[in-house]
Amino acid sequence: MTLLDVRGLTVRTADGRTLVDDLSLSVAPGERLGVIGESGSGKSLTTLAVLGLLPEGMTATGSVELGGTQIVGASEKRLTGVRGRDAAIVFQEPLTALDPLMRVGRQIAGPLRQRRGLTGGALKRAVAEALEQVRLPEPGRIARAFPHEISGGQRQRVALAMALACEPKLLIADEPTTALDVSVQADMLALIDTLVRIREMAVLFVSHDLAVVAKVTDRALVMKDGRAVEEGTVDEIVRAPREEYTRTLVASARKLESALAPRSAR
Ligand SMILES: Nc1ncnc2c1ncn2[C@@H]1O[C@H](COP(=O)(O)OP(=O)(O)OP(=O)(O)O)[C@@H](O)[C@H]1O
Repeated sequence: MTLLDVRGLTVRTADGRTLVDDLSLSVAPGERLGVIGESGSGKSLTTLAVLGLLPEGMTATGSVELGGTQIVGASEKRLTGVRGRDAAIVFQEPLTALDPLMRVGRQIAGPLRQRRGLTGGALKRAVAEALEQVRLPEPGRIARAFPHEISGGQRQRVALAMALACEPKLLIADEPTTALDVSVQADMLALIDTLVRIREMAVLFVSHDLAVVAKVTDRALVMKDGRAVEEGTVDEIVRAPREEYTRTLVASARKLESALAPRSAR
């Protein structure tokens, strides 16, 4: 059975430009797929199309089946039922998901109340648990804070807690560590890795960085100019890239690794 089945997805702008072109991919329950490609290759639009969240004026054609629901052409009501339950997303910039004027605890309480029907003391406990789970210190203080009162790394953990609150079957992570300080990137990746493993969730992990994708997923799809150019295990892609473009990605990841190696050895 497939959890996410994308067939011939094409995303166009109102003036007819094709930004994602005939893309197909699938993710089985519990499976992890990485999507890599340079900036502008259509990775983010693909993830937005999966949740029916494309920007105003853009249209999707083809088929996106998520947990058995056809997303392309679905009503907003239908989409609300799917978002959070079947798939939830963590964006590159945590403030995208957070309301700057609402305390963190209330923001996490929202999906917990809606999806799991929790209220009162049970809701309060669930909020604290959600914050503890993403290893935030002093969950009580964080719950009372506004997003600007906590660090960027802590905000991304809060965004992750919100995405996980409804226990989705698929976690979509779109460059979740790119906006973070290098020092906290590895911790965030390890946290995602652990939490999805415990919950047996599937992951669609988007990054321009092959080295980052390799830390979280076993299989990857390479995108260029809105198209899938190659797909395989991360191992195959690194050892024997078939396409010239993939070779360039692998070479630049290697260059970065070797540039960093002497420093990490210090
Ligand atoms: N709202 C929009 N209106 C018009 N064009 C857009 C819009 N959003 C994205 N695009 C264009 O669509 C193409 C794909 O963008 P997308 O954000 O999916 O790329 P990406 O691979 O995720 O890149 P990045 O890593 O920089 O986010 C790019 O050429 C981008 O300029």
